[in-house]
Amino acid sequence: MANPSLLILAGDGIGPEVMAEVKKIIGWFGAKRGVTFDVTEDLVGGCAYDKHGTPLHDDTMAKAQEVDAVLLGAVGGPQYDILDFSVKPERGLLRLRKEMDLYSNLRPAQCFDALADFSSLKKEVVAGLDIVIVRELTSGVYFGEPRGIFTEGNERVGINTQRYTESEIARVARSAFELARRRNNKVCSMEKANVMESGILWRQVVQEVHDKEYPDVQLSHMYADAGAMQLCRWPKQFDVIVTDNLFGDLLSDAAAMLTGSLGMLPSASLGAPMANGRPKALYEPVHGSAPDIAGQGKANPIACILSFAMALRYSFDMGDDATRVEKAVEKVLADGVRTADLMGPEGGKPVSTSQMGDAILAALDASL
Ligand SMILES: NC(=O)C1=CN([C@@H]2O[C@H](COP(=O)(O)OP(=O)(O)OC[C@H]3O[C@@H](n4cnc5c(N)ncnc54)[C@H](O)[C@@H]3O)[C@@H](O)[C@H]2O)C=CC1
Ligand SMILES: CC(C)CC(=O)C(=O)O
Ligand SMILES: [Mg+2]
Repeated sequence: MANPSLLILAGDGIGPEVMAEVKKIIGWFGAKRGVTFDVTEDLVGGCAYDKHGTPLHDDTMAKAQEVDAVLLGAVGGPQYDILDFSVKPERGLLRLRKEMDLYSNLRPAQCFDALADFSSLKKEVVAGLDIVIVRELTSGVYFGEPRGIFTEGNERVGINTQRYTESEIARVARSAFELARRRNNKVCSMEKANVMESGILWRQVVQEVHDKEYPDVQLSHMYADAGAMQLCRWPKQFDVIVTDNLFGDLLSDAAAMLTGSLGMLPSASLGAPMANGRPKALYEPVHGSAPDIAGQGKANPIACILSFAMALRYSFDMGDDATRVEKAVEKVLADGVRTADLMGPEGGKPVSTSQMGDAILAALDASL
């Protein structure tokens, strides 16, 4: 059987720094577990623009469609602020999501015991937290037409359009219900049905899919602004949250702080099954390119490493090995190994990005 194939798009800023640690772990699986991945690397984002004048070359897009899974670091940076909107680094990532049709973005927020004291929320609020935000990723206001900056009379007007079809809502709702059935069987759907027609449709369709196909799953609805408040007040009331593209982007960054740092949150973006039965898939940390710390060896690689663990689970049916990686991260944190983003006001000596990766490798070795 052919080796599983991966396309690595490390991207910009801290993307290549955190991805270097994932590459070590991929190498570890070849050396110690006899699982060799066929890895191809390419450019996305600002670095692709620098080389090709576009944030995603057509050849790279074609490769992404062919491989079993894509691993992405991060894109963007202030040096690209002056570029025309159509070639900004972020457009490369959005094109990947859209053309691979990765409609279901799983963003787990799990608070490791060792970090329960570190969150900006009280320990009892976050200890043991384990929730997943399922964010719709290929539609909504990030893609709707019309869009643009136009002139009306003697002033400019910026327009984006929130647009959802019922089939787009139904398919992401199904993925949330399926996930809930494998967890604690609870879904909370978040929208703004009180002020947006797209929110009214969202609520109706989620309820219909539930009633027809998933009546066994406990479903609730919440306005997304109240949901943001409840995420901070008592996040453990949730199991799976399903929401649209924009609200999911905001709520997942907020959820990151329940876990201690944005550097901790992984994600899986999944689409329909391919001919080999694996879903179309891209795995990336929730964070961005962190220009404020890029190039300094300070970035926390855990979000990117946990994204690779999600690839093992969702693309390669290697759930035990995914758990092995997650346990290695847990062990390292329990041993007190911390990158700078995980240091409290009391200080201490943070480890570098590569030292964190090495500590996780050592924990993996110890797991054999
Ligand atoms: N998926 C992607 O590639 C994303 C790209 N971006 C892009 O990244 C650039 C910077 O955006 P920001 O709003 O600053 O968001 P960001 O997520 O890059 O950074 C926000 C804050 O979190 C910190 N941070 C993020 N990841 C970290 C890590 N692994 N370890 C330690 N600290 C970490 C940063 O230092 C910064 O203080 C922009 O160009 C933005 O468009 C933003 C979000 C997602
Ligand atoms: C295209 C990305 C920069 C948008 C974002 O913040 C995200 O998907 O988390
Ligand atoms: Mg975001």
